[in-house]
Amino acid sequence: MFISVPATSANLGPGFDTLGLAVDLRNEIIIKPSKFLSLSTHGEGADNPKIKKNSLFLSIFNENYKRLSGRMDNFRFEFTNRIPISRGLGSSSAVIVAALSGAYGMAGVKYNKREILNQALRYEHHPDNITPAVMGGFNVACVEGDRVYSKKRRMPDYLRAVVVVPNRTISTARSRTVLPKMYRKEETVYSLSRAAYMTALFMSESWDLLRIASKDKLHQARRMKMMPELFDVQKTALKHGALMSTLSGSGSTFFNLAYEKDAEKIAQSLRDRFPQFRVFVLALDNNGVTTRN
Ligand SMILES: Nc1ncnc2c1ncn2[C@@H]1O[C@H](COP(=O)(O)OP(=O)(O)O)[C@@H](O)[C@H]1O
Ligand SMILES: N[C@@H](CCOP(=O)(O)O)C(=O)O
Repeated sequence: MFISVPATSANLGPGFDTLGLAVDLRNEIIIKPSKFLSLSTHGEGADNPKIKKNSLFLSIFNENYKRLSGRMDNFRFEFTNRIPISRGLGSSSAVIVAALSGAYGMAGVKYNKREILNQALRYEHHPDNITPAVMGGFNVACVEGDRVYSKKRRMPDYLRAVVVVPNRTISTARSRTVLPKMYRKEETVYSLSRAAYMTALFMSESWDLLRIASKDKLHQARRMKMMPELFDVQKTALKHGALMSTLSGSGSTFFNLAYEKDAEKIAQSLRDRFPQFRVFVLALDNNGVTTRN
C-alpha cells in the first residue's frame, strides 16, 4: 500500500484552530506485509533516533489496525519524509492521517475521507491541520462533539506558497502554552472578524485584500517573539509582493501566499536576506491524502 499526505499551513493568521490549507510537499509511506516489523526512514528526521522509531505513526496504525481487523500483524514500513518536523507545516497531522489511512487500507476496511478526518480528531484536537491534510485545498473547520464540520475550496494553480523554514523547531504543544488563557473583547473581535473575512475572500478567490484579512491579535505576535527574526521575514515578503504573510501553524515556518509570477522573486529576496533558512516555492495541494494498493 502506498500513502501520500501533504504538508499543511494552519491558522493563516487570524484563523486560529480553524483555517488551513494544503501545500504540495508530501510525506510518502509504503506498507508491505512482513514476517517481522521493519522500518526505514529517508529524508526529514532520518538521522533522529526518536523520529526513526516512528512511535506516533506505529501507535496509531497498530491501535486502529487491531480495531478494524481484530488482528495484530507485522509489516514493513518505508517512510519518505519531505515535511520538516516541528516547523509549523503539520508534520504531526501528516503522520496521524497517514497512519489512519494505512490502518484502514491494510485491514481491508472501506472508508471515506470524512471517517479518516473524524478519527484523526481523536489524536489532534484542533482541526486546522488534519482537515486540509485529509481533504486538500483551503478549509474552514470547526468541531462539535467528536466530529469535524468543514468546508473545502480548491485553490487555483496560479497561486504559490513561498514557505520560509527556519533552522529552529517550535513544538506545537509548547507553543500553545505561551498563549494567554483569556483575551480582551477587542482582540477577539479583531481576529474573529478577519478570520470570517479571510474565509469569504478565499471562497470567492478575491486575493488582493488578504493583507487586511490576514492580521491577527490572538497568537501570532506572541509566538513570533520566540524567534524575532520572523518579523523581518514577514516584512521582507510583503515588501516584495506577497499577498499575505503569516506564521505557519505554531511556527517556526512562515507562510507567504503569492501569484505564481511573483513567487520566485519573493523567494529569492528571502533567500538573500535569510541564507540560514530554507525557502521553498510550492504549488497548493487540492488532493489531500491519497492512497493506492
Ligand atoms: N515524519 C515523522 N515521523 C515520525 N514522527 C513525526 C514525524 N513528523 C512529526 N512527527 C511527530 O510529531 C512531532 C511534531 O509535532 P508538532 O510539534 O505538532 O510539529 P508540526 O508543527 O510539524 O506539526 C514530532 O516531535 C514527532 O513526535
Ligand atoms: N492551530 C494550531 C496549529 C498548529 O499547527 P502546526 O503545523 O504547528 O502543528 C496552533 O496554532 O497551535
